[in-house]
Amino acid sequence: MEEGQQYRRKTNDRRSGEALFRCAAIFLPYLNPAELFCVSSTCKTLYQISKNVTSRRTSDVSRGFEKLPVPFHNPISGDPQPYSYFLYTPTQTLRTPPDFRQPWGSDHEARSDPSDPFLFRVDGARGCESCSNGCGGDNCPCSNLECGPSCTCDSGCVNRVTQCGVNVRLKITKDKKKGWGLYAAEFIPGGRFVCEYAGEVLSSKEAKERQQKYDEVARLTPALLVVKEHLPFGNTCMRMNIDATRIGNIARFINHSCDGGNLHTLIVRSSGALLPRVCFFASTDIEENEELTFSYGDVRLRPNARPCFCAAAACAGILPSEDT
Ligand SMILES: C[S@@+](CC[C@H](N)C(=O)[O-])C[C@H]1O[C@@H](n2cnc3c(N)ncnc32)[C@H](O)[C@@H]1O
Repeated sequence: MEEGQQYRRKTNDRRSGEALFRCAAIFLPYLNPAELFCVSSTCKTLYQISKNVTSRRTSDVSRGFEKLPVPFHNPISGDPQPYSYFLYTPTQTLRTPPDFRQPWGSDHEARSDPSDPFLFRVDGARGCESCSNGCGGDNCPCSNLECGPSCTCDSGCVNRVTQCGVNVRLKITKDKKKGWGLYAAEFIPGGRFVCEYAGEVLSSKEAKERQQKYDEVARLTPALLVVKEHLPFGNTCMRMNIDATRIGNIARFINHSCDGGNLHTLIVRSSGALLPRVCFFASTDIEENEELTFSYGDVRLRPNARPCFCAAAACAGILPSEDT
């Protein structure tokens, strides 16, 4: 081969190599950890790009969906897992198709626009209009609710406490026995809104089927929450099934505590929104580095119950499981 041809071939090879690596930076963030590992073992450059993807994933579980980054921290020596993989939604979502993918770990992930927290609206509903003494007050039609999609006030309204995403510094830390957990990365005063429980909203039939599947696969860490509201005489009048196992937000990392923990759960309704949302508030002052926990419910004796390691004085020894 003459010298000129050789030179052209080398130049072409270099250009196609560069193009491949540019594409790799775009498609690697779509891969799950096992796929990323396979690709990274093929050559040094792909290894380097994968390493960058992993370090960006570790720096923010929320992928830029929340205003504040929520980093992973794994203090367990010898444990190679730097982060936990799932798809992120900051609010309630419908069932996602099994092949749905989302990029995580690219360098242009910052999202500034707050997500719309309302999945369905009530057609023709009327909320508040220009409340003279501010929204949420005695004369506001939303005094027992949060303002919502049928109100004229904007996202800065004081009566939309739970609709602007995570506003406190948090982190996800791994514990040898309980796995990943949500921790305060700053002092959180009692009463402060912490986060919504976001995930796929399911019918009770779907929730039951998924729970059965999760019970059968011991290595899974399911995050299916069932919240029921009761009438004064005991009957269930409302039930929300939210599954954050495959797609969810930071609340999917909140571990159980038999003493009720330091979070309380509130069902929040908004004017003009069809579905209520499940939200967590600090039930007491929470110190920096303290784990955030709540009670998953009443303990039922059942086969294959998972052990509880909450360390509360009144620990029942096994985790509650939802009787779906
Ligand atoms: C909603 S997830 C919480 C996050 C989970 N630790 C993880 O690593 O993804 C629920 C699962 O966490 C674990 N878990 C939660 N609270 C626990 C506790 N008090 N003791 C032991 N395991 C716990 C159980 O495996 C449970 O099925």
